[in-house]
Amino acid sequence: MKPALKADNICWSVAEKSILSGVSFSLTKGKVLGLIGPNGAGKSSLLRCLYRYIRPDTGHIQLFGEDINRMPPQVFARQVAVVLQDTPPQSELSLRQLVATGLTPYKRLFERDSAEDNNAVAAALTQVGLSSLADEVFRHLSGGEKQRALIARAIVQKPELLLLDEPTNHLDIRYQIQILELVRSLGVSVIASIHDLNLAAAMCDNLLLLHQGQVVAVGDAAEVLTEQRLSDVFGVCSRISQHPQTGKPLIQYFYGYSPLVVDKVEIDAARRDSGAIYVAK
Ligand SMILES: Nc1ncnc2c1ncn2[C@@H]1O[C@H](COP(=O)(O)OP(=O)(O)OP(=O)(O)O)[C@@H](O)[C@H]1O
Repeated sequence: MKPALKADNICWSVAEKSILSGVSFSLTKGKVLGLIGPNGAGKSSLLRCLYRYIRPDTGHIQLFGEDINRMPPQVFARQVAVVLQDTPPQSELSLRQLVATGLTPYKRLFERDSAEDNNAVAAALTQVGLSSLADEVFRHLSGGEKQRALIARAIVQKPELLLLDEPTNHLDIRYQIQILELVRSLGVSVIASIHDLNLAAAMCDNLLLLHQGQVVAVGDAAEVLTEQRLSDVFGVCSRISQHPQTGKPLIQYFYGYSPLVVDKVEIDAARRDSGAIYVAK
């Protein structure tokens, strides 16, 4: 079976500064891939390549075997939904109207929404827990409500591939979990950049770790998240155990020192005496 998405040797530079370099990976249909990495690693840039906002200097991206840059815009828009960190420009649209814009790729010019369309919008609003706010003006919603509204818009778009740039950014912990569970339950292929590594480990089938524009590791959470990598890439010292429910990696961070200047003996001592705070030498 062809992968849902295949990226091959993606490179992108700006003013001779390399932002993405030799990025290759593939996504199996129906799976959730978490994009992780420190600030500035290139996560948003990679997503922008995937939704055709930027065109890489080299490399190929295929959606179900088809080069995305050869796909007509409407075909691409039906297959790929995008939820970004920045909400759309301020508008006077109601929440219901904003969610209905997800149907645009299926509409002819000036075609009106059908009863079926209205039902799809209402169902999506229920799925994200916003039915009671359907007639509110979108720009009056809180950051978290806006984020959930944008996910509802993506749901009505019925995409094959859902791309999310920090979808949990504005959400409280309940909605972080709920929205990612919802995204998983849609059964579509998903790529989401996520900063919270424990959340990414718990909610994604696979993780892709980017650092300085390059893929450092890709695979399941246990393969990708090692104490050494978290030290090398994020510059933090941690202890990784198993989540009691999911069996996925569960990271505990140590505070107050840099792993670069603490020697091995002290890190081991920290492990024996968890909860103690160690200060950089
Ligand atoms: N259009 C651009 N022009 C110049 N530099 C850019 C451009 N887009 C991204 N960059 C640079 O590329 C690097 C990667 O940025 P990107 O936003 O992709 O990282 P990120 O991993 O999403 O970061 P964060 O976690 O902070 O959101 C950064 O150094 C950024 O300044």
